[in-house]
Amino acid sequence: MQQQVQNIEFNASLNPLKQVEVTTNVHKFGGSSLANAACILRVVEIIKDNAKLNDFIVVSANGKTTDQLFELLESADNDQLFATQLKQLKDDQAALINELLDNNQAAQLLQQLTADIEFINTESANSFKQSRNDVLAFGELWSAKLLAAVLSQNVCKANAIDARKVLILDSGNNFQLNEQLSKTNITAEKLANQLNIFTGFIASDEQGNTQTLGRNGSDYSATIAAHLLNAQNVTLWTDVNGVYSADPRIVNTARKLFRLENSVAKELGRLGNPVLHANTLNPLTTHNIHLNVASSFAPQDSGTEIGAFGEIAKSEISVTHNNELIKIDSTEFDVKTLEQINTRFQPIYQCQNNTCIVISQQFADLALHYLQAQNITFSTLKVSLIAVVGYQVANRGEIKARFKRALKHTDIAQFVGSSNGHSLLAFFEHESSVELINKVHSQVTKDSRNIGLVIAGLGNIGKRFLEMLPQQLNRLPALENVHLVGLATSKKALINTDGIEVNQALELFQQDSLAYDNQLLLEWLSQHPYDELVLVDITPSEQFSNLYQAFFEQGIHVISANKCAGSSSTKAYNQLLNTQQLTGSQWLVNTTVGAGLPVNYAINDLLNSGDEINEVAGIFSGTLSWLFSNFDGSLAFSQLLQNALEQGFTEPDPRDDLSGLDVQRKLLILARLAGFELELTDIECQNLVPNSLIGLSTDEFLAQANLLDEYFADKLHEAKQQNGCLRYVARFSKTDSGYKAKVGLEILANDHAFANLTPCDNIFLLTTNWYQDNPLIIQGPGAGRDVTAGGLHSDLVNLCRELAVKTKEVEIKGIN
Ligand SMILES: NC(=O)C1=CN([C@@H]2O[C@H](COP(=O)(O)OP(=O)(O)OC[C@H]3O[C@@H](n4cnc5c(N)ncnc54)[C@H](O)[C@@H]3O)[C@@H](O)[C@H]2O)C=CC1
Ligand SMILES: N[C@@H](CC=O)C(=O)O
Repeated sequence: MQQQVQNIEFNASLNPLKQVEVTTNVHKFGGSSLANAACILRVVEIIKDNAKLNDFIVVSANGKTTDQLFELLESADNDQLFATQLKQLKDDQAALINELLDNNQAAQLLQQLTADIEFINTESANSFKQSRNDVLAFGELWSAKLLAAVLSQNVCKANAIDARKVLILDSGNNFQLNEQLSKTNITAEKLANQLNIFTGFIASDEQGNTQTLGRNGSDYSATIAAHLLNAQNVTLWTDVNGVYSADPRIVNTARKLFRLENSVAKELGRLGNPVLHANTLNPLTTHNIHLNVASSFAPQDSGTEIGAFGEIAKSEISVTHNNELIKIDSTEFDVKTLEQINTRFQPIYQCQNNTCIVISQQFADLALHYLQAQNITFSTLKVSLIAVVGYQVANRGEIKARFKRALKHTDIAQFVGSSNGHSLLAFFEHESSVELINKVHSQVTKDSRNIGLVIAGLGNIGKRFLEMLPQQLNRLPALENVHLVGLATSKKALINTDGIEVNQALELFQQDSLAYDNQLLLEWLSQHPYDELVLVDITPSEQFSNLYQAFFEQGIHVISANKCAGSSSTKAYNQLLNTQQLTGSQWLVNTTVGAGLPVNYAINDLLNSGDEINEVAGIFSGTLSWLFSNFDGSLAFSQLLQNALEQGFTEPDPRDDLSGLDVQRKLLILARLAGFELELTDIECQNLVPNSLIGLSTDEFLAQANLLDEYFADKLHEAKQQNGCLRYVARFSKTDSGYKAKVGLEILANDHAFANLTPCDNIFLLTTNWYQDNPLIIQGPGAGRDVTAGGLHSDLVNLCRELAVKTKEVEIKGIN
């Protein structure tokens, strides 16, 4: 039975909350993606996973077939060489067919192959005078027929289309596409309810002669097809997983550019970028078609998306180089000649006074021939180029200055801004060295990476964190590349890949947030377009903390105020640590204990210094500290509890404080940080919430909180009788057999170190090998909006500083 190609969109929209209805997508597979049987089967899987029946598949020739065909054209005069090469070509194609197709299907294709090879053989007698392009066309024709047959055999019906029946070039008008005719043809040739496999690279003129679209012309075929079909997405499946900020084979700190503005991508292509070719983007400018560059060797990786984006994507800078250029100088260029040069040879640069042009060496022969035919006197010089490319970069003074600084000790033949403003060009009369390209890349991009920030939880602490964010972003260089891209509460989320204006974040959230579920959030996070993504969890939710495993698996960094993951079961906690270490995700938890107090940092520092923690004790709850410091009998306990809630010290449900759970969690987090392995239940805990108040909702509990008053009045009386005071104390100590851990209410002498705290203060007493007789004490406010939100900001700055020095070497898969 035939399988159906699934109806899944690739990268349909980066904002999962605003799904776009997609009609037709075009997928183009390059030669390296179709190089052998294994590659072709991988392509079949990609099609199954990413395409729908209505989509259009464009193919290049398999592997190096086009090179083989070019070699045959060259060796027509050398019989022996020609015969060997032709045999090799036939054998290679036949091997692919036999490997991939069952006997019946294979027989048909082999028969056609034999006829085609015979045609090439016959034409060689005339040195291919009339049939050069017909011969070159076989690469794509064989490739399309083979893929269609493999798909028909394994997935669904597929139809190979010879693009020469579709794309008609106007020979009287510089071989421009006859759009109307081509549109009619594509509609006629495209079969419904099957996959259409279209040959790249080839077209024909109105007389039916085969024409080619130039080397790498298949990308161009794909975007022309997308234009004719009104498609919404074109994916160029190739051997690299995107466009990089420099050639990753030369600059190993090059970053993948997740999103590229159309005009910038076009400029990169114009300057000779190895992934984007000069003409590829031309057909896309009139329609709003998104172009994706993705790797068929790592289809799960997100590639580069090319389209219209906001300021963050527009600020991307890249460096491209080209050592294969030729400069042609002449004082005899006239308007007509320059016009011809522009349409035929895609000059990279033309002097303002029209006395020189720079073109790619691939056009040199043709161009020089043309100029000679026009009787123009000229001189030529080999030159190289390093270009800094970015949206209106020629008008960005600081980038220009950095570029010039990087070139300080180099002889520059010419330094100009391109006429469209999207590149700064430095030409040299020598090859650009690897060192120089690296230097320019590092100085111009500052090796900085974009960091996306998502905040989950917009309550008491989350709102304060958000309020402080604009000033922090303005003030701190470490946060220069941080962009707020997501906000979420338990019910709604606002995700904007182009960035959420921080000064209006809450208003925008109220206006534009939509209902979401965790699945949607994870899907978006799996394809976010940032170099690093930081999620700040300011929720109290255990369910949300269960997503950390997935976050870490995706390399996302987490800053937690939420204590649930840090105090989860040993198994779950260790699994998180393992995954986090494996993927390089960072997990910062400073505010989970003591709010902004640096207790976690202190324990880490002690351990790093070779110390050992023997005992941790103290008052770990701001709420309980405040309540028991203020509870002198003049106000009922329940009244004080209400006040603590209003001041933002308590947990969203104050029973988490009164039950001891919050302190128990904090003690567990510290003990684990100190290197001990224990479970929450290993910590003895005194619950101060009576049974009658346990099963109620938070509101019901608060309404009946006066039921607490008698118990606490009695406790206070008991303490006073002993000349002491009430304090809720956490104690952990190492013993010979392991450890002892408990949290509970104690009556302490009035002069005890834990008795004389400012209400709401926490105190942490760390007894260690180095701090034995005189324990290390950290004391100060341990709860509240400002200190907690401030502590989260401190974690964010520390994390960004760490990410700034993280060097991420590019992993190149399948590049040839
Ligand atoms: N109050 C304090 O001084 C300190 C609080 N914390 C921790 O900060 C966290 C937040 O506390 P508050 O702001 O007081 O809480 P809150 O109740 O005022 O706000 C919680 C926010 O989290 C959101 N939320 C809840 N479940 C969610 C889910 N599953 N997915 C996404 N969002 C969800 C809610 O919609 C709300 O916006 C808690 O984990 C608390 O333990 C940590 C240190 C100190
Ligand atoms: N409710 C907690 C808040 C900080 O973790 C406390 O009172 O300490």
